[in-house]
Amino acid sequence: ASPSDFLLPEMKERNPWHSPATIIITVIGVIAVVALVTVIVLQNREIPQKYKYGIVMDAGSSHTSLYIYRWPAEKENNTGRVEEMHSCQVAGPGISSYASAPWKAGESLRACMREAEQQVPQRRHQQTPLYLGATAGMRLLSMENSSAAEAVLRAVEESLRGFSFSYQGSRTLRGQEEGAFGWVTINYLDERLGQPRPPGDRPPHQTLLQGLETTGALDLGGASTQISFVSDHFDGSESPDNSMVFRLYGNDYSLYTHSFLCYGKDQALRLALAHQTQDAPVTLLDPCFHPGYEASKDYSAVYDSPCVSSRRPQGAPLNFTHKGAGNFAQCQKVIRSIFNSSSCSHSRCSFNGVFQPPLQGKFGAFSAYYFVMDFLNLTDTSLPLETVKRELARYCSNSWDQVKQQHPAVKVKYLAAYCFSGTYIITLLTDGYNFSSESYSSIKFIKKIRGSDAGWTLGYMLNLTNMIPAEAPDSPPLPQAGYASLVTLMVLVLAVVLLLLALRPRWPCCSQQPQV
Ligand SMILES: O=P(O)(O)OP(=O)(O)OP(=O)(O)OC[C@H]1O[C@@H](n2cnc3c(O)ncnc32)[C@H](O)[C@@H]1O
Repeated sequence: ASPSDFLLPEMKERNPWHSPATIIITVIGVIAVVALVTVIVLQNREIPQKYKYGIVMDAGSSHTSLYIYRWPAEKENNTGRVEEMHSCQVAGPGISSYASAPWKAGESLRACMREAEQQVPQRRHQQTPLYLGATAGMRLLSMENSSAAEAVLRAVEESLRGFSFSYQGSRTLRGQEEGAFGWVTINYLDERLGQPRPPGDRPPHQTLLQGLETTGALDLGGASTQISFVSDHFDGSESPDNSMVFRLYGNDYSLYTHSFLCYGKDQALRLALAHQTQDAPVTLLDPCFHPGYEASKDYSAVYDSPCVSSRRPQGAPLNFTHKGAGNFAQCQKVIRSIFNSSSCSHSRCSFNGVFQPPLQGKFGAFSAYYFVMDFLNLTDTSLPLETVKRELARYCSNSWDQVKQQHPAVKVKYLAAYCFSGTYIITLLTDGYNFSSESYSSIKFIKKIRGSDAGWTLGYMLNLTNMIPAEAPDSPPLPQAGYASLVTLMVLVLAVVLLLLALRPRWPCCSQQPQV
């Protein structure tokens, strides 16, 4: 027999891969691999997201909209992004139009509320806050007839209480609030408030975005218009009424904001018509309307607003014929006359003696700014201001027949007024707010940001639900950290097991050298 015949059984017995220690280590290794794969699969599988919801109704002067917002249920504490999930346009006019039959205001909201009940999962209804905020239409009604305004809010309240959501109240926002919440909305959606980004959307090693320049907000409604921006030259002392101070995510903001009541585009049109009908004409040739446009207007309807009621001309006939002349330069002249730029008791003003610090940074212009400039194909602010004016002049000079023919699907009440509205926007921005040919390009006409409408409603809800904390959160969220630690631990265990297995043949007990 060869020496190897004697050695083989000995060698087999001493094979390190067959020893109990090796088997135990291998089993631990296999368990670690299985656990690691399970954790990764479980962590990354698509789990149905749980949401919380909030509803805000924007009761504007021209109409009411309902917005449903949602955010991941466990993350409202600073990291879950709130998004608009659904919106509903209430049929009919704004609630302030129901002054003579307030119950109809409540009634008008029901269809959208029923829609909201379908959209929000039923089990969440009772925890879903519902807010209604009214804006300039109700501000005007309060000035005109405060008891009628209260009756409308009561009727609206009664109607909203009848639904299963957690009703939190209906009130008329002050102009400054409307401006400031619009500013919060666009900067929140644009992630410019230094807020932590949701996990997965976060650049590596970054939890906070500090020191970003914020975007100013320009909101053009039907009855009022707001301008809000952060200026290094404004600490509130020169005009405290225009100051809003916030601390958001650990950053302090001193915001300049002003709301011009009566300078929304519908009321501004009344101001322009009032200016042109002071002599009580029977026929008005209006440069802000297309040539060939002709409509009969009641004096009482034009002057039926606190913005113009005191200026109704004595001895005016019942109505007048409103005819278009389609002349941009003349229209601008009329519009300039509704801004008082002659008196300013501050260091600097926008118009009507209102303080305004120097414009600073970029601006987002939304609501009617967007509707109008989008229709006119003029949302591109890299176009020189002169080109924009030339385009407007060309558009205004188009005949009314031609305009109607080119846009058969557009509501006539909007279509008739786009020449006025576009000219008003350009004049408000330049003559009113002092945007120059250069700073015009810092404006972006926007409708939505990341799928959510620009407007005051989201900022209002974030504020009332305390969803924007004053201080930044210190630590990243736990579940992600837990997941990362677990995976790291398992990888470490695996590495140790593999190392032990690799070194196994060198262990004294398992060495293949024949023992002496
Ligand atoms: O903030 P307040 O002043 O109360 O007004 P509102 O809330 O009713 O104002 P919106 O932002 O809803 O609308 C602004 C204006 O734009 C008008 N508008 C809405 N859709 C439009 C469109 O497609 N084209 C032109 N104008 C439009 C609307 O009638 C208003 O006069």
